[in-house]
Amino acid sequence: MPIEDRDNAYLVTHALAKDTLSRLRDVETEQVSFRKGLVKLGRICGYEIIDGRMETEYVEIDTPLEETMGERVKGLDDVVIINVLRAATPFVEGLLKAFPRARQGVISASRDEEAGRDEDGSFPITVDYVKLPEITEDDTVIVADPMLATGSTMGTVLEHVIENSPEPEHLIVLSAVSAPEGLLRVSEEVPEADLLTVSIDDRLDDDGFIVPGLGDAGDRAFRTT
Ligand SMILES: O=P(O)(O)OC[C@H]1O[C@H](OP(=O)(O)OP(=O)(O)O)[C@H](O)[C@@H]1O
Ligand SMILES: O=c1cc[nH]c(=O)[nH]1
Ligand SMILES: [Mg+2]
Repeated sequence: MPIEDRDNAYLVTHALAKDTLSRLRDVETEQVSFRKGLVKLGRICGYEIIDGRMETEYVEIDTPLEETMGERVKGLDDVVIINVLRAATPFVEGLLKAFPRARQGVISASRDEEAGRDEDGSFPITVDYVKLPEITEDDTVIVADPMLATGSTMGTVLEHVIENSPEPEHLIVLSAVSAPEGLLRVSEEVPEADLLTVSIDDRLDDDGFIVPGLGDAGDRAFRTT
């Protein structure tokens, strides 16, 4: 479903996505359930991407009984999934259930929270590791990070993705929870990307956390503080 005023931002509206996110938000959801919930949400979002953005084609099939026509999804071999360490790891595990043959990239990018936010509301981002597969014009590239808060991390990650590759067929930024500020920042900085999210929350607090949000996704999934 397109989001008002943003022609490149869309909501994942599957009821199971909303159900799963509600469980993730609950402060009583402990580490194992939280991690499994992120895996489940990644899988559902993957199916939604296939349903909404990928074409199918008719192919001849021999069943054990006779010849018939069947429908196959096109482009499943031309998918690249980029894991933004660290909170995206379980989310990507779920996405891989929908796209088992995806080529994968990893970018370690994190907010320097001690430095605080700049005047424009962004955080300085530290990038420690970048390993991306070759990206081609035929690819559907999904950059996954469950949390899109100020958009500083995603903006930096997308610079790395775009830097050395041709424009792919689809460039999708996938998040579970987004703040309006982050969506706005990324949609302005990278208008060629489609932003897909399960929820747009109310606001950011002074520390740059999404409210109501779900807290620190990385800490909850990895049981760190
Ligand atoms: O939109 P932003 O304001 O940049 O915030 C979002 C980022 O913050 C979190 O990562 P964090 O830096 O906490 O690293 P972690 O995943 O290792 O916990 C989250 O996983 C996003 O990557
Ligand atoms: O609310 C937020 C913001 C950034 N990162 C998180 O994990 N949660
Ligand atoms: Mg974190």
